[in-house]
Amino acid sequence: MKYSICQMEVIPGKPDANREKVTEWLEKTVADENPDIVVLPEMWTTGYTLPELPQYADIDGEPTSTFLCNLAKKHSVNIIGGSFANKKDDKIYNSGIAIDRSGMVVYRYDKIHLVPMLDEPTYLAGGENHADVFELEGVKMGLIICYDLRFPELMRKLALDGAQVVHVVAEWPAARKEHWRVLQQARAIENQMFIVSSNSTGEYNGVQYAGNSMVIDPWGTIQAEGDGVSEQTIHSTISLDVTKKVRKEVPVFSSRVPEYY
Ligand SMILES: NC(=O)CCC(=O)C(=O)O
Repeated sequence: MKYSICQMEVIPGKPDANREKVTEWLEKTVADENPDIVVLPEMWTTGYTLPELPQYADIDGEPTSTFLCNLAKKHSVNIIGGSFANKKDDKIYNSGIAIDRSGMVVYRYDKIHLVPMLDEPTYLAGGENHADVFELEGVKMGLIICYDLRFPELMRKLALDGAQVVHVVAEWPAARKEHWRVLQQARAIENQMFIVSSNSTGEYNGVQYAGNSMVIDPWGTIQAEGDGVSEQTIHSTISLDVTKKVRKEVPVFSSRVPEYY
């Protein structure tokens, strides 16, 4: 499966301009690379313009969901649509979405863990949903959002449910870049799965974002990585045979003794 990751510099508080940017990016990426799956970062329609989100947020997933479905269908490409601010019943959620190449939504997820360091709990509501696996191209996958990465029990749940790839969509600050890199490698190694992440770059309100979007294999090897400063596209092809090989060599799942912990 061939991935193209959008390491995007989000234009703060300009959803239409960001959707236009994604339209142009996808057109070029599909023409140049013809990927099977593309990945967008967290909160890519607005950035972390939290106090202004009541003005900029989608309502019940629109218009961003339909926008992404149309793009997926037009280009026949699977889209891990990052996340966007989304108003539902007067609360605003940080909502992720995955869409298949026919333009059907296969997964929606509201970020469960809100990040205190960016003041998210003041402005957003935490998702009251279960993180589940979904399928694209016949492969079981997961999608988590940024701060969720710090909760290993969430990723383990997805692994136990059969996920072979987990996507991490993020606006992770450069101040904690080493946590971003090491935690992704740890999650890949302990769960023997691929991690594919899209992080934004650029700066807003005094926060610099880390970039360093990554593709990590189930052995923990970094297959591809963006730099820490520029908007760019990261391409990488993953082979799921690696998962079988790693799980045979180090049979973590059959060694678990969950009744003791
Ligand atoms: N957008 C986020 O969830 C950032 C998470 C973060 O800054 C951290 O975990 O550190």
